Amino acid sequence: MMNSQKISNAQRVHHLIDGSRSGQPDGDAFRLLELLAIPAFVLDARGRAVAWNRACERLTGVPASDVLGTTDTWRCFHRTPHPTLADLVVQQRTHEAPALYDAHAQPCEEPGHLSAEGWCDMPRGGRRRYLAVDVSPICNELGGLAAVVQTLRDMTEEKQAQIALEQLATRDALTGLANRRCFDDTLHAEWQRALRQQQPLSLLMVDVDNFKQYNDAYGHVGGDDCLRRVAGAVAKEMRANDLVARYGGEEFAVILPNQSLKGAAIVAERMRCRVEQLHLPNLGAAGQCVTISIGAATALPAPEYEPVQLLAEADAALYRAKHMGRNRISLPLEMASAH
Ligand SMILES: Nc1nc2c(ncn2[C@@H]2O[C@H](COP(=O)(O)OP(=O)(O)OP(=O)(O)O)[C@@H](O)[C@H]2O)c(=O)[nH]1
Repeated sequence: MMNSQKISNAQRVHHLIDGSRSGQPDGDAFRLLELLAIPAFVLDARGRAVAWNRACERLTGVPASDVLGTTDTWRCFHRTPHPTLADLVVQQRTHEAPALYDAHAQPCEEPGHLSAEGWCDMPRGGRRRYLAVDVSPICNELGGLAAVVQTLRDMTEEKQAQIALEQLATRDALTGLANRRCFDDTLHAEWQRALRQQQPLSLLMVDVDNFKQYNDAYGHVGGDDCLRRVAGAVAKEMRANDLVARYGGEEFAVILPNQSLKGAAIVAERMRCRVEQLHLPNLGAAGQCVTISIGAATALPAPEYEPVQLLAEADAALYRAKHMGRNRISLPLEMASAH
């Protein structure tokens, strides 16, 4: 949720304009805007840009002379049509803000005062920026809309830091895959979704074979490198909605939403082949190459069934794959074992 200020920058500019003149969207008041370090622009009641300060020129790379008098200020921020927050106020479409911006808030109870955040392409600025914007309407003596002030704050660095922190919280440092916490959260969320949509949910538990011997032969650093390479091979079989996570140690877990057991078995077999084809020698294990064993399970979630049961089934299948000689996939008992 975004930070909702008590008084937004746009309201401060609004008060500045109101205080210097009579609230009319023209005249000396707008010259004050030029002095502001905060990027700001003003649209009149017809959506035409009537002010565009220097800070806004610096932020967007667009000179005021290119914008003033036009009704498409959005072009300074986006490549494809996307109304500015000020446009939404002028066009009485503020209800569309939630769909158009990543975060939005009503900073005060006065109608038309809005804040929002989102990524902007900045076609002439050179690089994408994450902007926080505030709008504040200026009314004429009759209470009608005279103009809308929009101020902008470049929050790109803060946003990037936040994304990096989120990555740290959800990624496994060694392999770059999702970590256990992310796996647990995703399994829960996908389980609820599958329950609502009555779709199957499949799970693969993947374990590197004879990894203790690998570590013994190549040392822990060599073992880490091996884990990274296996993780990369496993992740290559991922589709957009799948999640591959490091479950712990030399074990990985794969969530396959809306995937039947047959489909899961195909994905598992492809993963097994990919790792085998890395041809990473495991001198510790009688000269064999590094391989993986995989246990698969699928559920059609029901209220009386828990995700932990799906995990237990996939785990039991993995145990059987190990027991049957490793480098193979195993399905729940009622299905035939593959490979
Ligand atoms: N290098 C490295 N080794 C790890 C890491 N996490 C766990 N291991 C090692 O993985 C090995 C797992 O050994 P076991 O559980 O006996 O399994 P295994 O030797 O692979 O035998 P099977 O699973 O039965 O094929 C242990 O030696 C752990 O020390 C890690 O992050 N890096």
